[in-house]
This record gives sequence, C-alpha cells and structure tokens, in this order.
Amino acid sequence: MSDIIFPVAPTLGERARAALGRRNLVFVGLMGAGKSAIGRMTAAQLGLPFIDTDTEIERVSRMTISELFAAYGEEEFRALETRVIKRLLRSGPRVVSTGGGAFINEKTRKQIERGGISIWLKADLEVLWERVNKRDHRPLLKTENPKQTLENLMNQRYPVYELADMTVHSRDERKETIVNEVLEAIIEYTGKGSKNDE
Ligand SMILES: Nc1ncnc2c1ncn2[C@@H]1O[C@H](COP(=O)(O)OP(=O)(O)O)[C@@H](O)[C@H]1O
Ligand SMILES: O=C(O)C1=C[C@@H](OP(=O)(O)O)[C@@H](O)[C@H](O)C1
Ligand SMILES: [Mg+2]
Repeated sequence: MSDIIFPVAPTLGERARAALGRRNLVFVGLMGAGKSAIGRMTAAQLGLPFIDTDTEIERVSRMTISELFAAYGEEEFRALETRVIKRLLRSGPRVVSTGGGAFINEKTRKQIERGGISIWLKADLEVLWERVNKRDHRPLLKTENPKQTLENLMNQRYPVYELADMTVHSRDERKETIVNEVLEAIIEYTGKGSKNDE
C-alpha cells in the first residue's frame, strides 16, 4: 500500500521566515514597548537567532547599562551602541532588538536602514509607564518625574520611529498576539515590493 502524503500548510512563522529571506529584522521603539520580549519570541517563531543590543553591549563592556551611563555618559554609550549594531547587522539573518535610543541616533538609524528591515513597536504612554514602572534599570528614567520624562521622550522620538519600515501597535494584549501581528506585518511589507528585496 502506498503512503498517502497530506500537504501541510506552512505556519505563519514559516511564511514570515520565507518572506524575510536573508534580511535582519530590527525592533525599534520606546522603553517598555516590548522590543526585548517580543523580539525574542518573534525570533523563536522565525527559527532565527536573537540578539538584544543592550545585552550585547553589557557583555562586551562587562558593565550594566546603568554603570556605563554613570561612568562614561550617554554620548559614549551611543558610540558603543552604534559600533555594536553595525557589527551585528553585518551578518545575519537574525532578529535584533535595539535599545530605545538607537534608532534616534542618525548614524545608527542609517545602519539599520541598510542592514535590515525595521519594525516599530508603538505603545501609548499608560502602557509604557505600567511596564517600565516595575523596574529601575533604565538610567534615563531616574528623574524626579519619570512618567513626564517618558512623555517628553515620546514627543521627541515618535516622529523618528515613524520612519521605520513597519509599525505594530504594542498594547495590553497577550504577547503571542503581538508576535503574530509582527509576523503578518513582515509578510505584508515584503509582499509589497519592499526595499532591499531579494
Ligand atoms: N504584550 C505584553 N503584555 C504584557 N507584558 C508585556 C508585553 N510586552 C512586553 N511586556 C513586558 O513589558 C516589560 C518591558 O518589555 P521589554 O521587552 O523589556 O521592553 P523594551 O525592550 O522595549 O524596553 C517586560 O516585563 C515585558 O515582559
Ligand atoms: O531609550 C533609551 O535611550 C534607552 C533604552 C534602553 O533600552 P530599552 O528600550 O530596551 O529599555 C537602554 O538602551 C538605555 O537605557 C537607553
Ligand atoms: Mg529592551
């Protein structure tokens, strides 16, 4: 008796992986948007390696982000961030989650534009605040009024994040739902004849 082979429809992750091709996927957005968490889960669905640029910076410098800011200041941190991201994007494909300020730095943004496709996780102030409020490892929020600081950063940065190739609304929903929306966004974006098409 011959075996009957049933065709199996590719999963959403497999379809998005095929659409991405050799390109890197780069998460951008404000602190608390979910870049690190959603990036890691997206990489698992795509079957690609994941790297968080803050984790990589901490590994190479053997210091925490807070220690780096305290010892060398934001400018030095940005210079290190630019170098690390440039190196990470040279090879791939992988999923890269950046720190919130990376895409705002023009040099880093150009590298991201050349080295991959970018996705902005866009979130409202209340959602961001609820999430960042729980931890105190973000040096830029060690101010008198961190919620106001976050709002100021939103006003300054949202026009720049708008330049990302894709946008997904990060909100009070299960992380799996957001990951699925990211995968759908990749399929839609690449299907439209995106830049760096393969
Ligand atoms: N959709 C979500 N629902 C609930 N919590 C989330 C969601 N997305 C992210 N988080 C949580 O919010 C916090 C901040 O997320 P994180 O990935 O560190 O953000 P970022 O890297 O953008 O600063 C983490 O504790 C993360 O688990
Ligand atoms: O917004 C920023 O300038 C920063 C965001 C942080 O990363 P997350 O966005 O992952 O919190 C981290 O890179 C650093 O504290 C600076
Ligand atoms: Mg992060």
